[in-house]
Amino acid sequence: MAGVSGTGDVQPHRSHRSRQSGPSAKKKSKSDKRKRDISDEKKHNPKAFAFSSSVKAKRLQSRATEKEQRRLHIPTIDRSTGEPAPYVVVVHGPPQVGKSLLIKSLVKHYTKHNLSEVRGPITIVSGKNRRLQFVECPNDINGMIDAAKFADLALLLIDGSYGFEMETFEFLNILQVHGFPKVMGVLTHLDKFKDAKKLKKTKQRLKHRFWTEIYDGAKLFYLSGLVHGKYPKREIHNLARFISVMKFHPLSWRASHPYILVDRFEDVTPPERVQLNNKCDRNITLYGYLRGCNLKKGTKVHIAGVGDHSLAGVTGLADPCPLPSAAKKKGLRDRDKLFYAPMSGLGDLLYDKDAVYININDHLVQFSNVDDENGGAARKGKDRDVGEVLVKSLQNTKYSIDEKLEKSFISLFGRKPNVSSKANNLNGIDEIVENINGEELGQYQSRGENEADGSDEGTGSEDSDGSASLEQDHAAKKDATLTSKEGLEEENGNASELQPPLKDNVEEKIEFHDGRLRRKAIFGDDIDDDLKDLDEDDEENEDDGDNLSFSGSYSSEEDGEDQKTDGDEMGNVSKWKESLVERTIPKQNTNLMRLVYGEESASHSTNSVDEAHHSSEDEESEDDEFFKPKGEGNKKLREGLGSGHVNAEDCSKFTNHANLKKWKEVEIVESIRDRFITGDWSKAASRGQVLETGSDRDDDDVYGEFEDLETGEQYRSQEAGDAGNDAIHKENDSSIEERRLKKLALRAKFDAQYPFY
Ligand SMILES: Nc1nc2c(ncn2[C@@H]2O[C@H](COP(=O)(O)OP(=O)(O)OP(=O)(O)O)[C@@H](O)[C@H]2O)c(=O)[nH]1
Repeated sequence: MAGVSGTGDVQPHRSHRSRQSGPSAKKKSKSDKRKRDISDEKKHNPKAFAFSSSVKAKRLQSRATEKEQRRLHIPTIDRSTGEPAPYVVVVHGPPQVGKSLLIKSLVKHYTKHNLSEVRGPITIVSGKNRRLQFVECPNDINGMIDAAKFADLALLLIDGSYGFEMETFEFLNILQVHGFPKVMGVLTHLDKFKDAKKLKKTKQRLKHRFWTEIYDGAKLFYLSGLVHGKYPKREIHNLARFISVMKFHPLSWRASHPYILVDRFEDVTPPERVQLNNKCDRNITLYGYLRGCNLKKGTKVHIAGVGDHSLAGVTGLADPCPLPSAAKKKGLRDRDKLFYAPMSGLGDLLYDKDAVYININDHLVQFSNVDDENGGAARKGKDRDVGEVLVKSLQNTKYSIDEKLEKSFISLFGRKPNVSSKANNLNGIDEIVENINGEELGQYQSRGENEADGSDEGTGSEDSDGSASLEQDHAAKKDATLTSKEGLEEENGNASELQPPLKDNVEEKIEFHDGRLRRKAIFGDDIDDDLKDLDEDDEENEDDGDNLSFSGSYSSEEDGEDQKTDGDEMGNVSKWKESLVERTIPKQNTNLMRLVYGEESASHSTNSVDEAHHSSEDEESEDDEFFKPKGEGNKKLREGLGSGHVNAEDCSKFTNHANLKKWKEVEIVESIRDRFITGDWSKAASRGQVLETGSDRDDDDVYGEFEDLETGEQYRSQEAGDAGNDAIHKENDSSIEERRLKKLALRAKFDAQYPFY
């Protein structure tokens, strides 16, 4: 039996440390010192500089390898001369995610200037030796493809409160095909989370997903919310610093091809030419920084969305936004120009499509709105000058005539409702519901009609009951949300057909959220489940009081799984493309011919199978008649320019593909074989005669009419034969004989010259 003693053990007190300094410190004698030296010598350990801890050793080893790798890394050749062109930062994200706001905040950070709107590329000086060009990526596939071509850095904005949307994955996929540039994620709308714990979890989940899609450790920034309608200064500062020090490696294809991101353009066609013919070919001057390598005069250039053109000339211009080191100040009043945004109205000059505007301070302008607010009250009651009234009315106009015209349209034929444009509209739900019910509505309907509930549809009567109010409206909208989803499927034929699951583990779900149609990316794989587990673990840990960092709880096993899923995703690129192509096709222009005459007739079909069929038919008919009416040729030309030649050198230029012979066909090859020195000349001659008459060999008996030069015999067609029998007999036999001998002599001469044939 073990007993437990009641008294505790008496612990010995630790002895005091002897003092090393001060008056009470023991003075070291010389002999002591000598003794210590000897003992040091004795202690000398040959392994003194070897590691004693495995962790330290590991760290040392990894550092050495890293250094070695850095040494081995081949330096990139920078062939650019002079100042490097600004790096292009493409800001991408689904609609309303905060792209413009981010650009505005970044511009404000770098230049201390407020940007009123984001239009076209915005160039800013971000450091002593660096300039950046911000571009907002358009919300359509074609725009994304263009943006992927010139982006040096892509900022992918993600609505944190909603999650990933398909736009992000589509853009990532497009980037992959264009030689992946640097990519950074930015989470916005995080202020919508009220629960801090939920916010933390969502951040983790999104970060994980982002890492899975790009690479482990890809940078993801969080913008926690809005302060005075802008992103917090601190966060923008961090993001800006990150961009400023980022290393950009030139992509090899881009480094060997010249390209320009146009930041402004001018139409320099002589006005009289435009007056004479409004649709004349225009001369355009494009301005932008040249990147890649040098551009030669006369080179063919491709303008995205326009086509291939030849360059009339290239001129070097003064840098509109020079680096601070390179800028030469002319006077004291000259300040550094830290930005250049000709299309956005930043700075003193604003360039439009066809005009240049000069910015004048408000106090210098007589009738500006600001002055009006101050002076308006003082001048109350007084009649205004006619000119002033005119100016005021112009100032009050919200939309220019161009904009009004752009928004209006004449509906000649039944049109498909444009879902995407309506989705941007808050009233979109109502409109879609009405379209589902098969009604054609005009564009300019009164809001009252839109607000009328289902029973009022068609009558156009206003909702007279004021108390029918919000609740009903809300209910109606809810219904609308449900029906609109079904309706969308109906409209698209079959939604699942049109939008196949892009990856095995990523699916697209269309839904209304925050008043607009969104394409949510849903992940079917177990990564999110892992994360859920992870979250749960995390929760437990938190409960235990352990504050494990995220990376700490991320095991290597999970790493492996992630990599596996990565691999799977890469293998599904073609599925991505299917969807992209489907969504790009509707962007093609409406075919007016089809609208007027209905479906295209079979003869004009662009279907490749049909095309093949028709081309074979054409060949047959070609045999029948040699000469074709002019229209026929055009028809062939149209076919020649069909979908089969999409990859031709230049789709925009006139190429008569129909006139090109199909040299691969055996018959055509055979027909010219005997015309060469190795062939049978006699055959060639006879065939040549046949070809000249434009008939086939089989038809010779019926229509053929030729003279065999070898034998001197003459063949005539039946009809011709009857008519000209006498003529043949009358022909001089001696002359025929003479010709034949001449020919034989020639042949003998040739044989003598080339005995080997
Ligand atoms: N609450 C909140 N609102 C935000 C945040 N970011 C942007 N917004 C708001 O979202 C709206 C859309 O912002 P924009 O910058 O115009 O978005 P966008 O992506 O440029 O929109 P489009 O150009 O139409 O695609 C603005 O009203 C912003 O104030 C955010 O983090 N939190």
